[in-house]
Amino acid sequence: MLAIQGMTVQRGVGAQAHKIRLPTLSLAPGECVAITGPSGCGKSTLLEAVGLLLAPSRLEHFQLGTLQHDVAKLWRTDKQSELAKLRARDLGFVLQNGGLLPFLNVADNIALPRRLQGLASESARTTQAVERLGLMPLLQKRPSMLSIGERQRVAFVRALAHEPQLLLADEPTAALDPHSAHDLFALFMEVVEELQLSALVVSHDWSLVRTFGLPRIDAVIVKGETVFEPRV
Ligand SMILES: Nc1ncnc2c1ncn2[C@@H]1O[C@H](COP(=O)(O)OP(=O)(O)OP(=O)(O)O)[C@@H](O)[C@H]1O
Repeated sequence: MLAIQGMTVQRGVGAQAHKIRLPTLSLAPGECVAITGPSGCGKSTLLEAVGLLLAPSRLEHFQLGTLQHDVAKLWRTDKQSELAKLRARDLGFVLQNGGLLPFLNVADNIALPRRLQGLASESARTTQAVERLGLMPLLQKRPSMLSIGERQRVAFVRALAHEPQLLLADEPTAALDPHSAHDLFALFMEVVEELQLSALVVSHDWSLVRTFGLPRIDAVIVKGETVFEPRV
């Protein structure tokens, strides 16, 4: 589960500053919400802020899983190692560019989050996801040898490998053809449901958002600041 209240982050400084006020979020286990909105309005920034990659300028409440972390205090006191621990254990990222480590092959990229947690390299879930997404023939290849769409699929399996509390996905299907995009989204939703994770997905693909019936929060710019409004 994820609960956030009163969180603001800022991009840029001075006259260039752009304030992004995050929505009040309350995601139950197994719940996935789509973040939509025009380019440059702050959707990726929202994921970075929720993903503890960007210091908030304001934060009232942040809860991940059953524990309440005083994330505001961790940022205030610059406890980077504590923040890194939370990220590694509780969060799974599917970044726009894949974010795979170039010097590791696909199998080792997928195994990394589990190894960092002291878990076995593989799980039934990762093996099944690798098979479902047609990644078996790619396991020994380095990311530089993969297409962008293949990298996105690998990044998705890596993000779920350690079964985090929260999946954060930035345009996870952007580089995929419609059929592959549907398959990946379907698997995404299954994993969220089965493992009772929470998920935030930035997506421009309205037809997928509609097909899978995701609740939607839309980013809009009001008086130079980004705010988020729930849509039906
Ligand atoms: N590292 C950064 N430093 C300063 N400003 C940034 C940085 N990254 C993004 N921005 C600015 O913050 C604002 C929000 O960017 P962000 O990438 O979150 O938008 P987005 O809605 O995800 O866009 P897109 O749909 O095009 O990916 C933009 O004005 C952008 O120029």
